[in-house]
Order: sequence, then C-alpha cells, then structure tokens
Amino acid sequence: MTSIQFAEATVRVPLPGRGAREILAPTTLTLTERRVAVIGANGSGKSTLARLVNGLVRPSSGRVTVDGHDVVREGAAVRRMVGFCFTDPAAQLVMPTCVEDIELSLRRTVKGAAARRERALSVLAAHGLADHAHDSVHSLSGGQRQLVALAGVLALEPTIVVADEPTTLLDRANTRRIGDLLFALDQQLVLVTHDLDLAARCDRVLVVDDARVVADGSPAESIGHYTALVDA
Ligand SMILES: Nc1ncnc2c1ncn2[C@@H]1O[C@H](COP(=O)(O)OP(=O)(O)OP(=O)(O)O)[C@@H](O)[C@H]1O
Repeated sequence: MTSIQFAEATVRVPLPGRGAREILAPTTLTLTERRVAVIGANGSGKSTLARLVNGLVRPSSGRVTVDGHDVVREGAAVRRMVGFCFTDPAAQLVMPTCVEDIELSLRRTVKGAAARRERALSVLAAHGLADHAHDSVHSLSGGQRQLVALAGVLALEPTIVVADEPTTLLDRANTRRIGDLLFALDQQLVLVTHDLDLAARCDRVLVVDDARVVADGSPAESIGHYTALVDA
C-alpha cells in the first residue's frame, strides 16, 4: 500500500479581526493500511484531515505527502493518485447526463471524443448503470447518483480513494451497496464516516475530536474510545 504521511500538519483558518482558529492541531501519522476509517463528531475536523490527503485543503504548517509526493508542491501528481468522493454527489456531478459526467472525469486521460464515449459507457455498464447513461443525474435516486460519482472517480484508476461520508445521505440499502463497492476495491481507502459498522470493517480507525486525532488503533479500540467520548 502507498504511504500517506502527515508530519506535524496543521490547518488554521483566519477569523476576521480575531486572528486564526486551528481546525486541525499538529498531526503526525503514517497511513499504510489498506483501509483507514476516520470517525468523530460533527465539526471535529474529519473532512479537514481527509482533504489534506489530496490537497483540497493545504497545511498551514507541517507537511502531507502521498508516496513521497508533497500535496502542495506536487499537487497534480498527488491528485492523479488520490481520487476524492464527496458526501453530496452534486459537488461532483455537473454535466447534463451521466455519460457526459464520466467523460468529464476522463478528459485528461482518454483522448478523442469517440474513445472517451466508449470508455465512459463501459464504466457505467460496469457499475450496472448502462440504462441510465443518457439520463440526467437529477433523475436518478440518491444511491444511483453516488454510484455515478464514485464511478467517475474510479474511472481514473486512482491508487487511493478518499471518501468523505459517502453514505451519509443514503438509505440503508444504498449504504450497503456503496459500502460493499468501497470495500471490494483493490485501492487503499481512507473513509470518513459516521457509520460505525463501516468503520468496523477497516484495518485502522482514527478518532478525531476537537481538531485532533485522539485515538488511533484497531476498530474495536477506536470505536470504544469514540462511544465513550459520546457517552461521557
Ligand atoms: N475554510 C474554513 N473556514 C473556516 N472554518 C472552517 C473551514 N473549513 C472547516 N472549518 C471549520 O472547521 C471545523 C472542522 O470542520 P470539518 O469539516 O473538518 O469537520 P467534520 O468533522 O468533517 O464535520 P462533519 O461530520 O459535520 O462533516 C468546523 O467547525 C468547520 O466549521
């Protein structure tokens, strides 16, 4: 697996007229496990941590590297390696139809409109979405929309998939469907989730609380820590 390294990575955001607020305290981590979950309360800093992995958020101090590549200085190389799946597929799906959305994902990797169309259709078919290729993404169910968004990410064959609460908006059946897809991937997975069943299927679980990683261990240890925090 690829090594994702945080070296004293800190994120601060300006507070107008009041200095800055630390939304991620200095964090040092080496993530080499196939599946890493990040759990914690709303607003604790999970997305901030996840977004550092592909440079969507930049460290204010310290460094984050993926396979030795600095997420700031070598952002393009890192984004080729790290696919990012958002909670709300609307953040990613912007084209009139599903097939055009996949084509948009492929714009840099597949040259020529005909080749791109062919590849996009085969990506949709591989995810059971062939019948929806020419539908508007708005006509799909929430689960299907998330599947199209994830298909667009996977079409680029990333080495790592970072998924930020990919099932939060989904019902139980679609949560299972998207969860099963994520856990069937060969890729390394960093999964931000409120679903403790999904977290329990990972190799390592980080608990984020009040802008810092407060527990880091096996699912049993970390989920125990988190539930104790919530119950305290
Ligand atoms: N660009 C920003 N400017 C100001 N504050 C921010 C910014 N990004 C995040 N924050 C704040 O930092 C804190 C952590 O946000 P983050 O999105 O990382 O939390 P989270 O644990 O992912 O929450 P949730 O479970 O609700 O998605 C929140 O209080 C959020 O409002």
